[in-house]
Amino acid sequence: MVIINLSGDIMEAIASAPGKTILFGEHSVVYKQPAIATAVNKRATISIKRSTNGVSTLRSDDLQFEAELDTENKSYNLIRGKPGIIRYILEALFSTHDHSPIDIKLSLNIPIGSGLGSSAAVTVATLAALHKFHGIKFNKHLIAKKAHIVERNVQGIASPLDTLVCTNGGMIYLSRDKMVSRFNLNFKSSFVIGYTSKRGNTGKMVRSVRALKNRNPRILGSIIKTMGQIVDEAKLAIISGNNQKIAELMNINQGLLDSIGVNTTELSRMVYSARRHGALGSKITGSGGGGSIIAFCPGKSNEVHDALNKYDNAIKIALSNEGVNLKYR
Ligand SMILES: Nc1ncnc2c1ncn2[C@@H]1O[C@H](COP(=O)(O)OP(=O)(O)OP(=O)(O)O)[C@@H](O)[C@H]1O
Ligand SMILES: C[C@@](O)(CCO)CC(=O)[O-]
Ligand SMILES: [Mg+2]
Repeated sequence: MVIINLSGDIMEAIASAPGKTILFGEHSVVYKQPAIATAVNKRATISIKRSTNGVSTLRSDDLQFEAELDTENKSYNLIRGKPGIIRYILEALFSTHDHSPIDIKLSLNIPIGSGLGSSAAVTVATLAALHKFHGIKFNKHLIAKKAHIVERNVQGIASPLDTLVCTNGGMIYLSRDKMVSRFNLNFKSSFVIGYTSKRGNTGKMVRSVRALKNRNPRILGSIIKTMGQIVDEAKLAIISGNNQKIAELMNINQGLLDSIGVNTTELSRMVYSARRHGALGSKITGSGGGGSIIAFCPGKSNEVHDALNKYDNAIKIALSNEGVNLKYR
């Protein structure tokens, strides 16, 4: 959405982008293996307005934070709340903004640090709103490319997976040579996300896997290659609608994620509780080390949701075909 004044200057630009969940391939995708991920019906919305007091500000009522921004030096003065996600917004501003004073408002209904791509969704929405604010033609390819660079600069290492899904929407297969193909299907909402109150931190988890791989290059190399083979098998199972095979591959993938050190007691508790209550398959989704699991539970979503909610948090998610767009969530 865009608001302009009588002389045609853009006074406010708004954009939103979906969160995501990874079905297969987290962490191995960082090492050029394929992955399958889908956008979900939770979104980040960014509004950018010209500032009236000469200072750039960022506010989020959902995250209860407020800060003054120095976009030229990528620095901020935190007035209240926790900073984390501010770094992605500052990095996006630095890549595109002319540093004129603006007021930015972030609305977020994606649980943050929960493996549901809050950082990628916020980055993509910020870039889309900035492009609109500066009269740059809406171009998903350019937004996804810049958003990946932002995540990589903030985290030190990142695959393009999260930002591609948040930009394009739908369920995608990212190939070894970074080509994106979309699954033309509509999974009924057979997925439940369980997330712990212990947040993950993608940058930290990706660096810990890299350190493990540097200490055990051959072993990690074969584990990562096997993760890639799981993704290719899962692509065939999804296309043929073979739920048993999809679930079996999720459970194998979970075992390998455990072997590379990104599992936790809380995530394990949710993985096995989901299976006990009817999930065919369940695994960590996203970076791990906290955050979320995804449970595939056709016909049993309510039972699994209620079981996970007993000790942790659970949300039933619907997969979403809607990517980044210039309107409210
Ligand atoms: N309450 C909060 N307020 C502001 N920033 C936060 C808050 N909680 C976490 N953060 C920051 O938000 C960012 C979350 O990004 P991160 O990539 O770690 O998680 P995610 O994108 O939700 O999950 P994933 O990348 O695994 O899909 C981190 O930089 C973290 O420090
Ligand atoms: C863990 C990881 O594979 C996914 C995080 O959502 C990191 C990345 O792909 O950048
Ligand atoms: Mg992230």
